[in-house]
Amino acid sequence: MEVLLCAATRLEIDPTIQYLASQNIKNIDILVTGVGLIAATYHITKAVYQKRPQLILQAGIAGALDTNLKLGSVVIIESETIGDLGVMEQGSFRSLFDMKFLQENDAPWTNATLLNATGILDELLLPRVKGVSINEITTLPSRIEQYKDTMGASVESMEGAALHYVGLMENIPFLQVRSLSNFVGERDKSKWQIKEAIENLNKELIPIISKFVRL
Ligand SMILES: O=C(O)c1cccc(C(=O)CC[C@H]2O[C@@H](n3cnc4c(=O)[nH]cnc43)[C@H](O)[C@@H]2O)c1
Repeated sequence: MEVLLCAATRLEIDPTIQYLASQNIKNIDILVTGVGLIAATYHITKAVYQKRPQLILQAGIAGALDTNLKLGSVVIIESETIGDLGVMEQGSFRSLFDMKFLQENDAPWTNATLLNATGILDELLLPRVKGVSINEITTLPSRIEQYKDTMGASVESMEGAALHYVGLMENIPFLQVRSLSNFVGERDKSKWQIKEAIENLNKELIPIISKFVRL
C-alpha cells in the first residue's frame, strides 16, 4: 500500500522520518505541508495527484479545548469543522451553513462536519475526538466555548480540515492523528508540552503505519 504521511512541520514527525529512513522503507511518501489550511490543502492535493496514495496519514500536535484531556496524550479525529469560516455578527458567529452559502450535506460535508467514515478509526484503540481547524489560533474564552459547545470540538489544529476535505473529495482513506501539546488559549509556551507530545505522537505512529504497510 502506498501511504502519504504528512505534517505541518518536519519537527512533528521527525522521529518517524528517521525510523523509516533507518529501515530503508520506501513505500511511504513524506510531505511537510507548512502550517495552515491553505498550505495543507494545496500540498496534500498536489501530492494526491502526483502519487495517488491509498492512505493519507496526517500527524501533528494540537491544542486541547477539552480540559479533561491530558497534555501529551494522542487522539484520532473522527470529524472536523472549520471554526472561523463565516462572519461575526451582533456578537455571535455565523458559519457558511448559517449564512446559507452551504447546505449541511453538500459534498463533502455530513451534517456540517467533515466526517471520517472510512472505517480506519475502528482499527485503532486510540480515543476518538472531534476536531476544529482554524486560521487564527484561538485565545478568546468566548471562542473556546463556541468551538466546544456549538461545534462539539475537543481539539484544535490549523490543518485537520484540509486533510478531511481532500480525502473525502478524492475518495482516498485518511487518518488524522494528533498529540495534545497545550490547552487552547494558553500562550505561555513554558506550559506547553511540545516535546512530550511529539515523542508520544511518534511512538504511536510506527504501530499505526505498520497496520497498513509491511515495515
Ligand atoms: O515552538 C516549538 O518548539 C514548536 C515545535 C513544533 C511545532 C510547533 C508548532 O507550533 C506547530 C504548529 C502546529 O501545531 C498545531 N497546534 C498546536 N497547538 C495549537 C493550538 O492551540 N491551536 C491551533 N493549532 C495548534 C497547529 O496545527 C500548527 O500547525 C512549535
